[in-house]
Amino acid sequence: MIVTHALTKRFGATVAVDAVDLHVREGDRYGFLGPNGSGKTTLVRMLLGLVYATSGEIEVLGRPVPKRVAEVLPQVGALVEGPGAYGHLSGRRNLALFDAAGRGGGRRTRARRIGEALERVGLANVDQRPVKAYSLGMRQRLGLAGALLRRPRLLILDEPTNGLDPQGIKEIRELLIELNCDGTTVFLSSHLLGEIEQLCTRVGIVDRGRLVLEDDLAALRAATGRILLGTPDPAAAAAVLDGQLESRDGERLVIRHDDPAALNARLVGAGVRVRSIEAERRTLEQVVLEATGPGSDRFGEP
Ligand SMILES: Nc1ncnc2c1ncn2[C@@H]1O[C@H](COP(=O)(O)OP(=O)(O)OP(=O)(O)O)[C@@H](O)[C@H]1O
Repeated sequence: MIVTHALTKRFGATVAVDAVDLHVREGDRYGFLGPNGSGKTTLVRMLLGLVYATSGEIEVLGRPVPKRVAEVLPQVGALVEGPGAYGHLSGRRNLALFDAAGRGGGRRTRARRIGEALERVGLANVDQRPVKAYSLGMRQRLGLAGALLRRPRLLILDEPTNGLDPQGIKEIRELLIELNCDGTTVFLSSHLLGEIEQLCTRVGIVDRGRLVLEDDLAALRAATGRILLGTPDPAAAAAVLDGQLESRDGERLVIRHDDPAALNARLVGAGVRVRSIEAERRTLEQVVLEATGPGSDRFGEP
């Protein structure tokens, strides 16, 4: 859906995007994760033909960008730099103006399309209110409604939850998952680890313009080969585990083992009460820290 090869953008001496090879597949919910200033917005703008690359190649929906961007854009919904809207007009009127700029049908078709988009983002009941009375979350959803008007195959969103409260973030997340389940590929940039971890199936980590890692989240979060055990009988458990115990903190034990079910059976068989047992997995934060090294504490700042 999106492929870039050695994509680079320089602003004078600043290398904003540095030889990035991106692979976004159909059906992905792809999180492009990096701290502020790491080049996310610049890359997103290049994907949409809004900024020209210094060097490298871009393909979106199988076509080269910017050369054939005019064929690509009708199939792409985009939200870049926050939603722009006229405050004195209603949400519906704003969408109508936005829709009028594109091709596609008579008055009735357009009205239906706008209605469906408002419905989809949960604004159908407030669509007559002027946008200046909208909360930031509602404005962001209106921006998304604009991106959805053409039933895009691909959504490209730059920091779509910027400035939203936890409820607003949750609503956007649920909406994006729903759209993805209906077949839309989602590519979004974010500097928030937690957001990517909860929403995405695939992640690209960018640091100072370079893509330092790209993989499926499930693969990155593979089991570590350790098991976390909670038990009210830690001493008895330690005796059974003989040599496999890695650490012990009160009633919580870390054990070198990769099969929680087998370990559970052994402990219970030996009369050890098991309160909780699970395979340990790396968090996305650990993955990021390993991939970026020192300086990556800039990740996850609000
Ligand atoms: N038009 C421009 N002219 C000069 N430098 C620019 C321009 N746009 C971006 N930059 C620089 O390129 C680098 C990457 O910026 P970019 O906005 O792409 O990062 P970002 O990851 O999107 O950050 P943020 O989340 O803060 O928007 C920064 O050092 C920025 O100062």
